[in-house]
Amino acid sequence: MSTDYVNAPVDRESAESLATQGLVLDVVDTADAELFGSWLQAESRGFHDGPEPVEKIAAWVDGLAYRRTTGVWDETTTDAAAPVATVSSWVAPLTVPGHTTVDAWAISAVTVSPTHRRRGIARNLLESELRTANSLGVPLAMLTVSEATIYGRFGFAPAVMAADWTINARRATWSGPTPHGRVQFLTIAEAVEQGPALIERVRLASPGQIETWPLLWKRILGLLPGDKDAPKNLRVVRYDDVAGVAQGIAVYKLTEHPVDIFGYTLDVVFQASATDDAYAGLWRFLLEMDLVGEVTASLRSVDEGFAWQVADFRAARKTRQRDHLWTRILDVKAALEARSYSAHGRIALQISDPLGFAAGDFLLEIADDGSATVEPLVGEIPDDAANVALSVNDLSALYLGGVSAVTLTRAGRITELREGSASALDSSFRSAVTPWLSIWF
Ligand SMILES: CC(=O)SCCNC(=O)CCNC(=O)[C@H](O)C(C)(C)COP(=O)(O)OP(=O)(O)OC[C@H]1O[C@@H](n2cnc3c(N)ncnc32)[C@H](O)[C@@H]1OP(=O)(O)O
Repeated sequence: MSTDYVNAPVDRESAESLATQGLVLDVVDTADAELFGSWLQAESRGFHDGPEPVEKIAAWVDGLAYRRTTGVWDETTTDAAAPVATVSSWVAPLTVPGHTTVDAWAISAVTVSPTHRRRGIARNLLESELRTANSLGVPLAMLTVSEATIYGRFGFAPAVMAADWTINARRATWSGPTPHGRVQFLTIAEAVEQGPALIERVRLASPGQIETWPLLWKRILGLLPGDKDAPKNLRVVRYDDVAGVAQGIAVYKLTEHPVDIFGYTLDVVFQASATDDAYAGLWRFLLEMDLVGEVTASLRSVDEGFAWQVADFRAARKTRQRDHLWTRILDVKAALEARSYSAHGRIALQISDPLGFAAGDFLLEIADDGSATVEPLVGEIPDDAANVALSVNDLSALYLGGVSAVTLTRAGRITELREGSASALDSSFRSAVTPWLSIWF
């Protein structure tokens, strides 16, 4: 796979299609701070933010320059230097079942100026991203989305869900295991230094996590200049095991209750742990904080252990659950062979894909050790193989092991061509650890 994704040529098909509207598709040289800054302002306006202060743009220029930064320009507008549409992309390792990763094409910053919407610009951008990723040999694409109605038409489907939790701290008496290590405060400067390595270690524990980038950690810590969300009262703690090895980190902030003066709300901004002991140590610390009435945590797993570690099961409530990471398989063989499976067997897949990348008939053969090989299916389907017909969207939804094939079959999305095939898919595809992605990108 080529790693030079930044300098890959502009997709000719989309460039020609946009040119028929007098629009220019091009990749920004991110070393040109003025040009890149203008692109960043356009992106911000596309999300109804901005104009951004110069110091913040400077931080973004510095921290995001490694990405492939694409824009669409309309030379007839009053500010012809500002793009009327934006998208950025980069190759990031995505954790898949088996504590390993696959390179995925991360797509972000998809915006089209309100003055240019509904003319097919986003379609051209998305299709150009998929063709570029495919031409570079990246087996799948992924994104986190603003709306759930946009990306299905391009073959994406939700593969990782996220939950927001609210825990009534006064009812949530800790009933989980007693942690063996200890919690200690970090200064923000120590957190800046130590956080990335810890997060990097934890990344392989849950399918759905991706490699983070330094600017993101600074944003979590409220350190970006001009950041309107720069949190007050931010605290960072680290959990060390009995041997003194750092095994987890939590970032939280406290907000005073407007009426109940000693009834703070504790908002868990970020929490990651490398071991179950560290998880228990940090959540016990957070849930048992004095003067706190309520603990909130967003962008968490839908299957949090702390729900089972409090004496009152109704003390921890999911206040929201929604789609979070959407994936889109481009290369069936490379993507399916990159993960491991929980049951051996053979599965014949008849995949439909209107954009063509993943369409075809394939035979997935899973060995006893959970590794798999995938080949185009030629000839008869083996007698012992499960057999399903499904869209690339549904295969992508199943890919990380967090979505049930039986549910998708009962919902009329997957067709069993042999009875019992959906259960066979679930036996092999379902992940023992519920997929989770702790960040937006
Ligand atoms: C990964 C991310 O970055 S997620 C962030 C997405 N961006 C935003 O939410 C910012 C605000 N929105 C926008 O900038 C734009 O409205 C966009 C990017 C969502 C769409 O851009 P447009 O150029 O107007 O879309 P385009 O005209 O190419 O439409 C493509 C298709 O998507 C559909 N579509 C476009 N926007 C939406 C929407 N908001 N909801 C549902 N469908 C949509 C169109 O109907 C069209 O469907 P079709 O081709 O099947 O007929």
